[in-house]
Amino acid sequence: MATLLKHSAKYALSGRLARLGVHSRHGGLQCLQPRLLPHQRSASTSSKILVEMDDSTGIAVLTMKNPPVNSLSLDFLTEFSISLEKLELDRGCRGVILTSALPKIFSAGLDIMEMYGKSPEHCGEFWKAVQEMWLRLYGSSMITIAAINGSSPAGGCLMALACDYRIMAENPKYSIGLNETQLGIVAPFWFKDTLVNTVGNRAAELSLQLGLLYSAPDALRTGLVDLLVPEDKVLSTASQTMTQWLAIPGENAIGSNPRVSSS
Ligand SMILES: CCCCCCC/C=C/C(=O)SCCNC(=O)CCNC(=O)[C@H](O)C(C)(C)COP(=O)(O)OP(=O)(O)OC[C@H]1O[C@@H](n2cnc3c(N)ncnc32)[C@H](O)[C@@H]1OP(=O)(O)O
Repeated sequence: MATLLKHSAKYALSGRLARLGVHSRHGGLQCLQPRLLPHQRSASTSSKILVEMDDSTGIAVLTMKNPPVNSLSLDFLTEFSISLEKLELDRGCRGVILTSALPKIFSAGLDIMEMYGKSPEHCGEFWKAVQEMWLRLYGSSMITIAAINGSSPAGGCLMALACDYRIMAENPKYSIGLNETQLGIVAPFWFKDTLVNTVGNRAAELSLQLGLLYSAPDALRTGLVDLLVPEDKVLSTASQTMTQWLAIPGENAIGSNPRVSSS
């Protein structure tokens, strides 16, 4: 199922990219992004996302800045997917660190106001944008690391789960989890599958049925995150970890991932 999910994500994206007339880095095709000389840094910003690319390392930091809580509104999700697509098409970019500009919050998950009193058409568009975000992150051919510098319930947790590695601030006040059940919502199957792939069946059952939000130490114990570090070290540790992953020869860090590998 994990392999199927990842392949579905990649397939859906490759179809979309093909319609745009562009190709992925691994398809050996054209790069539409302007190339910077080595050691140059570039920054691009939309109103809700800041992307800082370091061409000397191939690492981009994608910072969410949608106050007050980085809720995933339609506008935010659209900007997010466009930013990630641009990085995906940039051959110089090999790794993306996802983090938040807001104190204490990584992301509050789906913007509740997008789901309340809206037309079926709007809800359809919104839901498509949620899926697109997940497809882009989970199906990315770059290494993705979530630098979780605050609380991350529900859809915020899904974003982190869609990354290859999760580093969280060790502040016990911060929580993370798929708590949809507590909100009277059933988490969609692909939320569930992404959690199962990370923490295993039994932990996922308990987590989803009870709608658990884990403190940072409990999230580490349960395997929801991979590493806890002091709050002021989250981003630097993510950069160091990314450098280690990118030092793995060829594309083996991606190729050896059971989410991708069919063997
Ligand atoms: C179309 C089909 C849909 C199926 C959906 C299935 C899956 C659903 C996934 C989801 O992600 S649903 C959303 C779940 N998220 C939450 O329930 C998070 C709720 N928020 C919190 O727990 C807390 O706000 C926080 C993130 C821990 C932050 O706490 P803090 O004390 O720092 O701030 P608050 O005072 O609570 O909030 C500030 C401000 O932000 C507004 N807000 C908070 N969360 C959301 C949100 N998810 N969407 C929109 N707005 C949000 C909150 O109302 C406050 O607004 P104001 O009162 O200041 O106007």
